[in-house]
Amino acid sequence: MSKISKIIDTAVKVNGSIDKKLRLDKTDEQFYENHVVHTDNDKYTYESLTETASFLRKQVPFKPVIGIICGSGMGAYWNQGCLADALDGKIQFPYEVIPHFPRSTVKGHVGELVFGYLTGVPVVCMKGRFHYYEGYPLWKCAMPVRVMKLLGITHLIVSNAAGGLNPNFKVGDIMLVKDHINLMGFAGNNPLQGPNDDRFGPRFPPMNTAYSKELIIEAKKVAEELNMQDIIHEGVYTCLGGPNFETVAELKMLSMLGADTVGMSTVHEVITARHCDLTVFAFSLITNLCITNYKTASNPNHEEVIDVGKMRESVLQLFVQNIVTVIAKQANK
Ligand SMILES: O=P(O)(O)O[C@H]1O[C@H](CO)[C@@H](O)[C@H]1O
Ligand code: HPA
Repeated sequence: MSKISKIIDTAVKVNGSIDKKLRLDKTDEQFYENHVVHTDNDKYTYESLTETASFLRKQVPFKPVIGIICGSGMGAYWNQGCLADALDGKIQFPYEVIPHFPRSTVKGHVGELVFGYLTGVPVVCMKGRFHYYEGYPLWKCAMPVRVMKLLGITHLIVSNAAGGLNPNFKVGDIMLVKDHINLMGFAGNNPLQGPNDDRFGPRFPPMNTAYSKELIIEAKKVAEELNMQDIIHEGVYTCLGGPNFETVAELKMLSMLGADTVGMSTVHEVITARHCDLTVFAFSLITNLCITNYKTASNPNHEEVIDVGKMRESVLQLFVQNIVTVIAKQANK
């Protein structure tokens, strides 16, 4: 007896005659289609993502070892100045030419997957990412992570722009992410929802070691070498669905929960990356301070997020280049 028939049998015992009719009328597949709640992510199968990876592999003569997600804080939204633009021997793929890839919808932003060398290390950069507020489900926002895994990366560097909740943070500071709060997950929304393919990872992956402690230590050393120690912090990131910025009451609540920065990305990418056993390093660029009192009349806005990203462009590029060098050295040990 197949698994599905067993489920039907159990359902019959619990629910009596209504499900009995199902058992008589439906094949396993029909039952699955009609009665198992799923999220459509079963259309992005291991096989279809392998197709995406082979399309890219055929056109790129080297294997990337590190994936880098460049968000709003890393120049994804302006043309030159993104870390991805600084790669040597660049090969660029606009998202719309890549089979099965989502399309970038953020205004003025051409999303691209860019392959190349950073300080001699082969990497692949996402210039721009997919957000839940663009209308994509979380598994779709995070699917490029699986494609990069299939291409051979072992490490993922994730950058984001975020609001600073921790009162010690200043605009332009950098927070190394040591943990996250998956708020959307609390509400039952998770990129790993739906059928699990063990070839990517286990059904129930742990998340208590999501962010590499070793790389955080190394990043602090890099920050000292670059004389950036005064702007570096360590803390907890949380992601909301967006696109609106938060209310005062929401921010007060997030602060009580232990969040140090707030954004609209990263968490689902990191969950997907850890599911397929990638080593993760992530950081937030503090682009604005969260407003946690009713007296402040100013409003957060995307323009200031972009401006602070531009202001920190060269520092962040240097920082990431050095982290890449450290990872490559560790890998060659
Ligand atoms: O997380 P990234 O993509 O860096 O960008 C952050 O900045 C945008 C809001 O200004 C949102 O997309 C938020 O998530
Ligand atoms: N809130 C949510 N997302 C953000 C913020 C913020 O204050 N700043 C940049 N991205």
